[in-house]
Amino acid sequence: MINRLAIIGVGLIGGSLALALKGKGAVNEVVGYSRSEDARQQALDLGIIDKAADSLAEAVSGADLVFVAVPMGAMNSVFEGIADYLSPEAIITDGGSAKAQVVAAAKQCLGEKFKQFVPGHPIAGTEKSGPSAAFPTLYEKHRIVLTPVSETDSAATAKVKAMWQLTGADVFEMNVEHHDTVLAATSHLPHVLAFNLVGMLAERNDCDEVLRYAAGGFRDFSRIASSDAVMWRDICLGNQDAILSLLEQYHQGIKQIEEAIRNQDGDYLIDVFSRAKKARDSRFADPNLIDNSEV
Ligand SMILES: NC(=O)c1ccc[n+]([C@@H]2O[C@H](COP(=O)([O-])OP(=O)(O)OC[C@H]3O[C@@H](n4cnc5c(N)ncnc54)[C@H](O)[C@@H]3O)[C@@H](O)[C@H]2O)c1
Ligand SMILES: O=C(O)C(=O)CC1(C(=O)O)C=CC(O)C=C1
Repeated sequence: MINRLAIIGVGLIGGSLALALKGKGAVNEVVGYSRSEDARQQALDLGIIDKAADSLAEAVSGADLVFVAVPMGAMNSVFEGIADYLSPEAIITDGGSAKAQVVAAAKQCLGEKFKQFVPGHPIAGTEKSGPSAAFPTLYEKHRIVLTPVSETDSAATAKVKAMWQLTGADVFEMNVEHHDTVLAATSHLPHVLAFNLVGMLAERNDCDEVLRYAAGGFRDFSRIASSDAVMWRDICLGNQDAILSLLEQYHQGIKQIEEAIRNQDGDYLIDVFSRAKKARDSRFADPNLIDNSEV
């Protein structure tokens, strides 16, 4: 049971956690803070938070659990702004999409309290953002990854794990580097590709004509290009090495496909496409598999 939950960044991720925990009766009071006054008011109006704080200090005062869900580039300033106002026993966790940069910021800013910081990442989301995008079932049957480091207090990790389990999520632990490598492949790279493709088409003079004939394939591939630009800028800059290494591999693969098309090398294309189909079909074949709802 959480007595006072502070949500810093009451958007899709922070708002959905608040709604899920409220729905389970797991929290007495939710206090929210977002930099934008509009977001704070919306979160209040939508019943996501019980109280809107006017400052980071006010938001975390007396909170036993603090969830930081701002774009990754804003994490450092949030940690700096809350460090001196946290209760001694407060547990701090976050929802940032890449972990090394967030852990470094928390270590630098939280001092003694760093041991009560449990880095986390809900592998769930949508292309929408802001308080109005939040919904209580977002985390149900989704994975949450916690990346505690050597300094992290195990009791704090257990409490954060229990909190996420209440939302209906499955909680996993992995190390920071592994998390950032894996998520670069399945989340960060696909977003970069989608932004690039849709951005490229948007530049064309005949963009309207081209998009008029877009159907399911384009809609599926391009949905994530509707995601928030600030959030994705911060993820790309914050997980630079893993994303650059994948982009290099991707360039090589595309060059080989380009060569095969130029040379009418159908065997090569069959080989690449059928290996990809097999990998995807087997990954998502089990109807009970977590995350299949999104396929
Ligand atoms: N959107 C997704 O699918 C998704 C999934 C998993 C994790 N995440 C991560 O969760 C975090 C939040 O993403 P979101 O989708 O909820 O974003 P969002 O835009 O919906 O919400 C972010 C909120 O943070 C506030 N904010 C921005 N800068 C701030 C600052 N300096 N101080 C205080 N508040 C500030 C904004 O006003 C907004 O209310 C990001 O770190 C993102 O990488 C997102
Ligand atoms: O479903 C989506 O729209 C998402 O982008 C969610 C998604 C992803 O799957 O890549 C995006 C960012 C995250 O940090 C976690 C999940």
